[in-house]
Amino acid sequence: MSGKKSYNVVVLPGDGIGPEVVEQAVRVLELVSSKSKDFELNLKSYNFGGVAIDAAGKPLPDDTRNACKAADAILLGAVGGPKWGVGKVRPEQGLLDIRKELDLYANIRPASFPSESLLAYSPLKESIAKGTDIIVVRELVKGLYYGDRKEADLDTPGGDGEATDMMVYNRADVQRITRLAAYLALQQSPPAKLHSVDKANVLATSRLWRRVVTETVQHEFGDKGLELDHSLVDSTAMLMVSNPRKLNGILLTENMFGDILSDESSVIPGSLGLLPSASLSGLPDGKSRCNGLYEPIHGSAPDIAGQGIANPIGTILSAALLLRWSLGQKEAAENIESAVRKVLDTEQMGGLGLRTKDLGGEASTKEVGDKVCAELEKLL
Ligand SMILES: NC(=O)c1ccc[n+]([C@@H]2O[C@H](COP(=O)([O-])OP(=O)(O)OC[C@H]3O[C@@H](n4cnc5c(N)ncnc54)[C@H](O)[C@@H]3O)[C@@H](O)[C@H]2O)c1
Ligand SMILES: CC(C)[C@H](C(=O)O)[C@@H](O)C(=O)O
Ligand SMILES: [Mg+2]
Repeated sequence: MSGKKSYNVVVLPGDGIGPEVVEQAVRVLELVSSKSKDFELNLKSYNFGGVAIDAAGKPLPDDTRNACKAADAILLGAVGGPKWGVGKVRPEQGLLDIRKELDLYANIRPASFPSESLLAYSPLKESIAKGTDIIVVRELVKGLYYGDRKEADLDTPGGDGEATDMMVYNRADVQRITRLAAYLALQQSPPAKLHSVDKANVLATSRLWRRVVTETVQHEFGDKGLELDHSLVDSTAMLMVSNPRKLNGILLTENMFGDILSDESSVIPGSLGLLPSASLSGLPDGKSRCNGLYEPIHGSAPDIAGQGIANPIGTILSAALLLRWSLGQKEAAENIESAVRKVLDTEQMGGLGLRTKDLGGEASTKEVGDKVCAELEKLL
């Protein structure tokens, strides 16, 4: 017996650039595993998304589902693409199903600069982007994504062609995501500000959201010095790109608003390809088994798939979050983040300044993976 902890990590490369970026994150995880005295990772890939539709007729085949349920953590690339269109069997449905089945209610999407040297690549002026540090906490298993739905019948003559998507939230849904957001806010010193975002001037679900967030923070965290404010999603979207530092802290919101605002937040550090995410079923406090799914926030990027130019940093940073939050391996996570910073930093900052095309560079996906591994090796 080696005495090492052993973790099973399910890998779901998916479609488009998914396998390209996941390959680099897997190399990083394998390196960390081979060098660690404390733990080892057993990584195994499964079909998921469009490739699973092609192979098995459904986006979430049973063997994939079972492996995900038994895993210590899951690493995902991305699913979807024009090949599967918006037809009846869609790759994205597999993602919605696995989130629901594992009850991954908390989607955490940090939008900060992995390296200050990226400031020059932000489409925002440096004076506006500098110092942005927002963590989007998005409710992930309710809302419009999971309510009753009626597809429009546009082919029957005389029909009204009506479609419906129902948005449902209840008190418990809002309480648990608020607790997780508060937990993350309290991890920072001083505690991060909590910004709750809704559309309470129009939607009943948002009025419920606003009241339950307020009550949960007051009743359960009233003595912890947590600051909470509320804002409407439309003006928040404007603020995100005009004065994003005003949103520094934890941005707590429902499923659809969080999907949109997190993609918007990625323009601040400069590329959608940079941002990682974690989808968790409980607090990442080391006490509960945190069976999480980790993925970059971007999609399968059909426009650049197969060219070897996708930015793998969001997926590599997702692997770091996986180590930290699902496996409790903080040091390994920090080493990966340091290696990424070193690769992105410019020479003046003691780094390599290596970047893919989305960040104005010429490096390939594999070159970035090579350099992150080389820098990581020095730290292990
Ligand atoms: N979690 C997921 O699996 C996930 C997330 C979002 C979208 N999708 C799916 O992906 C497909 C394409 O969606 P889309 O085009 O709207 O969004 P997308 O995120 O795939 O791409 C948007 C733009 O960002 C660029 N981009 C994305 N990731 C990049 C990276 N790592 N490096 C460099 N550039 C990158 C793309 O080239 C594209 O120009 C759709 O089928 C969608 O449903 C899946
Ligand atoms: C592919 C899609 C279902 C997914 C979402 O909307 O949640 C994606 O956009 C994301 O952000 O992970
Ligand atoms: Mg999205």
